Amino acid sequence: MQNRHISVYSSLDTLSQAAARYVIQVAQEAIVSHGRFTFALSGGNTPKALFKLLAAEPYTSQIDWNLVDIFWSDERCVPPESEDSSYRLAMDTMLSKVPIPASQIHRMHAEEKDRDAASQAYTEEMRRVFGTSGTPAFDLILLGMGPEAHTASLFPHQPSLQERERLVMPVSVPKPPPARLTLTPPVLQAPRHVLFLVTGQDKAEAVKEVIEGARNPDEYPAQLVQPTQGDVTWLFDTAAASQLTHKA
Ligand SMILES: O=C(O)[C@H](O)[C@@H](O)[C@H](O)[C@H](O)COP(=O)(O)O
Repeated sequence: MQNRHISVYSSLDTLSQAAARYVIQVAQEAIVSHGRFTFALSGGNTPKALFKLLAAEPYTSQIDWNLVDIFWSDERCVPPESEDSSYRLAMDTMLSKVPIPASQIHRMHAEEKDRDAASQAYTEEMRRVFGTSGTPAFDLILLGMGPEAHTASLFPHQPSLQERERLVMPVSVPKPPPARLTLTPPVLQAPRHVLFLVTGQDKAEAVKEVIEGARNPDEYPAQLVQPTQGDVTWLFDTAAASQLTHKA
């Protein structure tokens, strides 16, 4: 795949610093090219270190936060103050510490009872900010991957993998907490850039299959993330990359 880049780091710290430099580069290019930076965040533990770096020098002042719009690639159906909330994680580690206007933080209201309505509301919020009636093309979508190759809240063999109409949908997944809202494949195939952060030995086999195995997104959902017009950058730690034959 021509538009795929892979780098391997010896620690979460060096990986996160490379990720911070990459986010800044994409943000600056987006702002020069069209005046805004639209950035969808992932949940999970791996991006915490990146978020902390982006909220501190020498990184934070390299982004014009007035021109940034933050979204999420998925969210757990819990209140925003819950320890399980991906919104809360990003707020605590990054967004509460940087000068971004509150109106540019677009969280998924996944705690609402009517999850179809919450999904539709998020679709409309994305379309409003992007000024489109179609599929928004994010400047950057940050993603993680699980040991069975799930990404966002798209899990193996689930109907969400086949979704082509909706942009956001409710799902029930095997990783707790089970109820989630997630962006769907059309949105994950539309961005300019995708950045995957993947660490840990438990993911090594999935990494090998997703990167070097035959195409089988029903088994390995992360393979669905192949933007038609964009590129995908994978940052691994040594353990996650340990089964790859070609490490770059
Ligand atoms: O659970 C979530 O909120 C994310 O949707 C999920 O896709 C996550 O990014 C991966 O499971 C990796 O998680 P870790 O970074 O914790 O390994």
